[in-house]
Amino acid sequence: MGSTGNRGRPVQEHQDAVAQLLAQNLRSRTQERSLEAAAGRILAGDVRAPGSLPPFANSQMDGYAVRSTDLDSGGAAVELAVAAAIPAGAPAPGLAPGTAAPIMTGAMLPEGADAVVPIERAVPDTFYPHPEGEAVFLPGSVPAGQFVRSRGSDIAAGDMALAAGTRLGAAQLGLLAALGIPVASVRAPLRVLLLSTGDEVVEPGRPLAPGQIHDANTTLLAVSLREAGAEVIRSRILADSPGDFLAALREDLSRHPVDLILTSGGISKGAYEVVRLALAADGVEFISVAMQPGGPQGIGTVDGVPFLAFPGNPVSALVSFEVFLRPALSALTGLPAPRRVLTALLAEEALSPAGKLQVRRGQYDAGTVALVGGPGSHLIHALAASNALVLVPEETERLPAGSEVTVWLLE
Ligand SMILES: Nc1nc2c(c(=O)[nH]1)N[C@H]1C(S)=C(S)[C@@H](COP(=O)(O)OP(=O)(O)OC[C@H]3O[C@@H](n4cnc5c(N)ncnc54)[C@H](O)[C@@H]3O)O[C@H]1N2
Ligand code: MOO
Repeated sequence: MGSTGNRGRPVQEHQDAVAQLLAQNLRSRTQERSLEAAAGRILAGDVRAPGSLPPFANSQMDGYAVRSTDLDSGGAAVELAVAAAIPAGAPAPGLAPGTAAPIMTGAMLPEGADAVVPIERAVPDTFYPHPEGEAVFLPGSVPAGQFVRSRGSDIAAGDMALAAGTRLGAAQLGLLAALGIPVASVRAPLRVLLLSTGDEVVEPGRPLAPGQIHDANTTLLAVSLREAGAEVIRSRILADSPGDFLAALREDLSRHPVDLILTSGGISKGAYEVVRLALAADGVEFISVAMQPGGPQGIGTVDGVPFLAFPGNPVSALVSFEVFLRPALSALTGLPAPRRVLTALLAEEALSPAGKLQVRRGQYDAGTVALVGGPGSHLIHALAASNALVLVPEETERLPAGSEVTVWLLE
């Protein structure tokens, strides 16, 4: 699966490999969702307008529906006879020449009328008391079409309302509602089996024995996945026994159809690397990527299901997600929106290992980024205090304060 030099597989190469793995193995599934339940999802197919919007010519103002030619006096106010009023929601009878029909905003324009005069410009300038048949004086010379919202002026029947791939926010879902469409066909979220590994890893809330730590990665990755529109179908912590790991993985796969298996931990050079020991002979490749943190990576398929292994250090897991999985999901499913990438001035010097993309954590504010914490991949407190990833390029070993750096905003 590509070249892996001394310093590891180039970051871009592994990004491509992850994107390709998902693209090749994911059958796109769709779901029907009610409009409100479809918020934030990606539209699966084109939607054409089943009818026009507005569906009929209607008034943009409370006022009088008129025939513009009746007001063609060249300037002086014109007297018209008041016709029956037209409320919104009722069919409008035709407008006889020489008459003006009180019309409310959104009410159907009567046949024959081609303009609306707002009530403020009429004499008298109120509707009540002002019975049908009385005279109303309206300004001479009103352009045809004034304050008329013509049929189909927003969208005509048959035109493209929303294209496949559109992210459905309030406005897009409001449009479907306006078109009378009660459900949306959306792309099904990616289903993920999420496994944290390690004898030392204990669920938060449980007491720790000596040498144990609480599981940060399940929460960190589950939330990242959910924010990216994926669905964590099952997550659990598995101990450092390759046999038990494989049995548990296969049991989960048989019970829960998933599109991706994601593990953290157990893939580097130690004596008990459970994920590597369980799967290295099984079509999964364990490699080193030229990145720090997040160097150790696993990629392949297990029983035909795409498989990715991230390193166990929490910052390594998060950076792996941001650099490899999140962009692949964006490209493939339309969710999430890519991170905002900015150039910022580095507030202090940064040292970086030769030949590796170093991903530091920082606080970005108004064009400057200050590093938060050191490069250590266990520093989850510093990660939590950061709002940006700071990219120190592979070829750079030292960036002086004031250098321009690329940052990815995490918010
Ligand atoms: N001799 C070498 N040792 C290590 C290398 C190396 O190249 N040669 N690489 C280091 C790097 S870089 C990383 S990153 C880690 C990756 O290790 P693993 O993916 O095998 O992960 P573990 O050893 O299981 O754990 C690493 C670290 O993270 C803690 N951890 C694990 N899971 C969780 C969790 N769910 N929540 C919180 N913390 C977790 C674990 O206790 C370890 O401290 O390997 C280096 N070693
Ligand atoms: O690749 Mo590791 O993530 O540096 O700690």
